[in-house]
Amino acid sequence: MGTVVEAANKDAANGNGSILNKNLTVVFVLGGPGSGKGTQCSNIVKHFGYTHLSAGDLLRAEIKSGSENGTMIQNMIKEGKIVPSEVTIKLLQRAMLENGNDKFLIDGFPRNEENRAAFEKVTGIEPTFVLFFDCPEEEMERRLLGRNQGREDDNIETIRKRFNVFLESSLPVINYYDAKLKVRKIDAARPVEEVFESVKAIFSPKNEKAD
Ligand SMILES: Nc1ncnc2c1ncn2[C@@H]1O[C@H](COP(=O)(O)OP(=O)(O)OP(=O)(O)O)[C@@H](O)[C@H]1O
Ligand SMILES: Nc1ccn([C@H]2C[C@H](O)[C@@H](COP(=O)(O)O)O2)c(=O)n1
Ligand SMILES: [Mg+2]
Repeated sequence: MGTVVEAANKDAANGNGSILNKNLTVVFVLGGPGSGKGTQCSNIVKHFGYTHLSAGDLLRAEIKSGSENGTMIQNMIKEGKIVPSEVTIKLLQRAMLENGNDKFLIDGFPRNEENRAAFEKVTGIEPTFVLFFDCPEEEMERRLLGRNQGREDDNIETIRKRFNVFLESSLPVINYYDAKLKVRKIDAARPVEEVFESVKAIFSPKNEKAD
């Protein structure tokens, strides 16, 4: 594997395009495992016309596609570890290019400092803001154990590893953006509808679609 930048340049040279120089609005959606990122992103899409890209969903789709990286990704997800940025950024870039929208919710990314720095270097994109769903571990654990979507990482052993990775690697990224006044923190321990009321207040009401 080369560097992330080499991979992006190779893609562009192969005619796979680049998201460099496109005028995109990007909101990073962060929070611990089970904090409700995916649930709230679905609501935001319906009301505000964003495209939702979940890094975890893209990685799971890559496993299913039979890609050469599939086994490596599967093993890392089972261990709650973060997949190398080169792989995840390539998937995100491809999805953004294929989609054609100019407003993206990027859910579960950047998950560590390597993700953050590499994405900025490859795409030149700084998020407009960062939505942070703040939720206590006991509540997140309860939600994950009750999710029932057949995810291989929704077992107590992997959940504990994911919590540790969140504290050690993902929180520093949130702190990085907080220092730049980009973090919009939401109390995610409340019922879905109440959380969404707070989310709505953050996204400009004038952009809301009529029902
Ligand atoms: N505010 C809420 N109150 C109660 N349950 C919730 C709430 N938000 C989401 N859930 C439920 O909790 C589970 C996890 O939610 P979701 O998949 O949105 O979390 P996530 O942050 O995307 O998790 P992951 O990082 O593992 O992908 C789901 O079963 C969802 O229905
Ligand atoms: N930037 C990312 C995002 C996700 N992953 C891997 C590791 C996570 O535990 C798993 C599931 O993600 P989720 O659906 O909970 O957001 O996917 C990663 O390596 N890098
Ligand atoms: Mg999710």
